[in-house]
Amino acid sequence: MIHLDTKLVSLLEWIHNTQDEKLKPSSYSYISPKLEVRDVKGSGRGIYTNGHLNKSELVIRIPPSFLLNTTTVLSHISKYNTIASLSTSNIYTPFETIHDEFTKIYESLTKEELLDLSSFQLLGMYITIETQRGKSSFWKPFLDMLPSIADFELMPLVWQINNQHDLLDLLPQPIRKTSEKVYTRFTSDYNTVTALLQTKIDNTEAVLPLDQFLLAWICINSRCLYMNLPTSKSASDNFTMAPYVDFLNHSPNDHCTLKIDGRGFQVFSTCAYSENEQVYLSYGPHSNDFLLCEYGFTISDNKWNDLDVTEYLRPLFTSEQKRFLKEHDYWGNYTVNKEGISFRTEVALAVLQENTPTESRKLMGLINGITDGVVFKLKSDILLKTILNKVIHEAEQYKHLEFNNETDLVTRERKKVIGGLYNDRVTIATNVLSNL
Ligand SMILES: C[S@@+](CC[C@H](N)C(=O)[O-])C[C@H]1O[C@@H](n2cnc3c(N)ncnc32)[C@H](O)[C@@H]1O
Repeated sequence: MIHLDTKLVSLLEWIHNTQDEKLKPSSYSYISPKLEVRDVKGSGRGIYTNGHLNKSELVIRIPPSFLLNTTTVLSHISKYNTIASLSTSNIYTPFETIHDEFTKIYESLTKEELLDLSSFQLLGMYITIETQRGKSSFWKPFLDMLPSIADFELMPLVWQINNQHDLLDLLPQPIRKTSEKVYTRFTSDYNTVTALLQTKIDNTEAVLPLDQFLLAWICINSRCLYMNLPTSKSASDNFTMAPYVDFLNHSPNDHCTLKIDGRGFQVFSTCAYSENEQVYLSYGPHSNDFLLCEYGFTISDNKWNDLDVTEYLRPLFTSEQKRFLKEHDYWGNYTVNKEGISFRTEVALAVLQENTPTESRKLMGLINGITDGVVFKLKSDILLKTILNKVIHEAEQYKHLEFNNETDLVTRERKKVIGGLYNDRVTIATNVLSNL
C-alpha cells in the first residue's frame, strides 16, 4: 500500500474538479484506478500499476484547463488585466479572482510585454509568483507537488549557481560545455524577467528571488512536454506542464505514448503491464551527459550514450580544412557511440587527410554519398585509435570517483555521478576500439 499524502490527495481532487462547465464528460480528467504514485529510491516519485494494464489503454487524460502553458497562464493573468484578448475561450479560469500584492504585477503588465516573453520566461515568472500566492493560487495543488531543489542536487546548473567550481572542474570537458549552455539559457531568462519586473515594482529581488526562479525554471525544464499551442511564437515555446503526467519517470524505451488534441493531454500504454510495474515515458533519445545537465540524473547502460571527440579533433585542422568543413556544414559535433563513428566524424577524419579538401573528388564522393569512404579508413582508424586511447587514459584518472567515500553525502553522490560519466566514456571508447 502506498502512503497517499495529503498533497497528493489535494492534487487528485483538483484534477477531477469539474467546475469547468465547458468541458464535455468525455474530456473530463481521467486517471486510471490502476495507477498510483509511489516514492522511488533515487528518482523521486514515479507512477506504478496496481493492476493489469492492457496495451493501448488510456491511462491518463488531463484537460486543457489544467495544463500549465502560455495559453493558460495568459488566460489567468488576463483575469487581473484588461487584456481580454489574451484569454482563450476553452480555458477554464476561476470566476472569482483574489487580489493581492502579486496580482498588481499582473495588472501592470501590457500585452506586448507578456507576449515578448518566451514560454520559459513567462512560466518561470508565473510559477515563482503563484507559489508565493499560496492558497490564492488556482494552481496551488499542482505547485505543492513540484520537487524541491534538493531533488536536483546532481544537476551541474545548481553547482554553478552555488559557485561549486571544484565539482564543475571535474566534469568531462564536453559535459562542462553542455552545462554552460544550460546556465546561459537560465541566466538569460532570469535577467529578462528581472529587468521587466524592475520597471513595475521596487522589490524585484523579494518577488523574484534567484533560488525560487531557479527551482521554477528547472521544474519547467525537467517536466515540460511538447505540444502545439496557439500562443507560441516559436517551436521551442510549444510546451506544456501536465499535472500527474509529470510523475512519469524516464526510460530509454517507450512504455507509453502521448496524444494531444482538443480534449487535452492523454497518455496511453504501449505495452501490457502487470501489477506493481513502474510506468515509464521516454523523454527522448538522450545520452547521460544530456540527462544530467537538463534533468539532473543519469541511467546505467544508457543505449543513447555517445562520446564527443570534437575537442580532440578541432586543433588538428588547418584553416583551409576548417573552412571546408564549415562551408559543408560539418564543423563540430563529432561523436562516436557503441555502434561506431557518426558520419560527421567520418567526414572530419577524411578531411584531415586532404591538404586541399576543395579539390578532393574522393572527399566530395564521400560527402555526397557516392563512395563509401573506404579509401580514408586506414588512416582514419589510426587517428581514431590515438584519440580513443587518450580518452580512456584521461577517463581512467577520474573513474575512481564513482566509488568515492566522501563524508558529505551530497558531495559523494555528485562525485559518483561524475565518475559514472567517465566510466560511460571508457565503455564507449573501448567498444569502438575493439571494432576497429
Ligand atoms: C518529469 S519528472 C518525473 C517525476 C519525478 N520523479 C518527481 O518526483 O516528480 C522528471 C524528473 O524525475 C527524475 N527522473 C526521471 N526519470 C528518472 C530516472 N530514470 N532515474 C532517476 N531519476 C529520474 C529526475 O529528477 C527528473 O528531473
